[in-house]
Amino acid sequence: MFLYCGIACRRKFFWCYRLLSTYVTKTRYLFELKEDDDACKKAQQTGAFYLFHGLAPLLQTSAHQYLAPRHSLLELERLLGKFGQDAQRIEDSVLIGCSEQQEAWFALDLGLDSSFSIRASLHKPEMETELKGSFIELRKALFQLNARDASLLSTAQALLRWHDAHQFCSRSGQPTKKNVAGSKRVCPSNNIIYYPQMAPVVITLVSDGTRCLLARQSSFPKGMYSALAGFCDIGESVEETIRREVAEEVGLEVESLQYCASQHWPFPSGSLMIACHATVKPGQTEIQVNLRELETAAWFSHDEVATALKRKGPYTQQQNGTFPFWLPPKLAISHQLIKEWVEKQTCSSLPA
Ligand SMILES: NC(=O)C1=CN([C@@H]2O[C@H](COP(=O)(O)OP(=O)(O)OC[C@H]3O[C@@H](n4cnc5c(N)ncnc54)[C@H](OP(=O)(O)O)[C@@H]3O)[C@@H](O)[C@H]2O)C=CC1
Ligand SMILES: [Mg+2]
Repeated sequence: MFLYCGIACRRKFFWCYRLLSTYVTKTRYLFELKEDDDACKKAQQTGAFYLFHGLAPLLQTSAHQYLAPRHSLLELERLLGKFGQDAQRIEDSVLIGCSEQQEAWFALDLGLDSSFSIRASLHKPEMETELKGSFIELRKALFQLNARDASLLSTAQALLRWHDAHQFCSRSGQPTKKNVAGSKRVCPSNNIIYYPQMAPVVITLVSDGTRCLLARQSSFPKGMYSALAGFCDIGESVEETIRREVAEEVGLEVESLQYCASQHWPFPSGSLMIACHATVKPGQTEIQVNLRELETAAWFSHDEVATALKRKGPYTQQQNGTFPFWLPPKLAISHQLIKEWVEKQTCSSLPA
């Protein structure tokens, strides 16, 4: 038994080591590309490009899923040539990752005004025909992508949006220049460096011990409820934001909280979602919904939430005119937070 465990542990260690080694190699490679413009330009020669138009990614449909095609530099140059564009436009691309074999992946938006192009925005329908795909709003496509493409396209969109919005130095008013990877922009007149930013957002699943609190904003799809979310204010810690948001939105006071996980979220313009579980003071569970922020909020039992987690779309209107109660899909961190709460409740209700 001891020997078996020893071998198993060593195997596990060896496996972890191999994983870590690939990860470290990839990370160091990406670091080099961000730091060294020449290395990054070289990586474009053998790299692959994800294409966007007005921040909407190019997607192809395959059996209820979207696929994000990649194009080589040669294909991209041919495409730009066909549409009368200068290959210099490729300088607008941003590095978003790489494969385990160190094929660098870039994203390029052909629909935003380019610093290099006279005919700025390429004609969308013609390009869609040429590329055998469609430029689809990321919000509509995100949940029909596999996890890797969803993550890459979210990063790409947030980074492309940031570059588009930071073309000028806020101090000198002069045009800023991006490095080849797109990990920063510099103002040539005063050397101020601008780095891409994201807004920290907390997302909190409040529980009173047996029930959890879910809410709706009027902008949510009909029937969908989620955990409470809110942007961090300047000067706040994550704990302070959670306490404030819960008080502001549902009029309750948080007693304790526990970190769960985090996720990059591309909406509205690149957020870091920090997910936590929270409990409220016993006996103080009366909800007072802030109607400026939420449409409604309510306590839900373990069984109601567990059933909703298993429910599959489409969530169409029922005969009585209402919509079924459903929860955000797997890719959203709120789903993970709610699922974790259900699992914890299930475990704690099992006999010891
Ligand atoms: N991934 C997931 O599972 C989930 C993600 N979310 C995301 O969490 C985010 C925050 O949730 P929400 O409840 O809307 O937040 P808040 O409760 O903080 O309310 C949103 C309002 O805050 C103001 N605001 C303050 N700072 C910012 C900022 N940096 N960027 C944009 N608006 C700001 C805006 O007001 P004004 O318009 O008046 O200026 C906005 O309408 C949303 O972007 C949402 O997409 C939410 C739930 C689940
Ligand atoms: Mg909110």
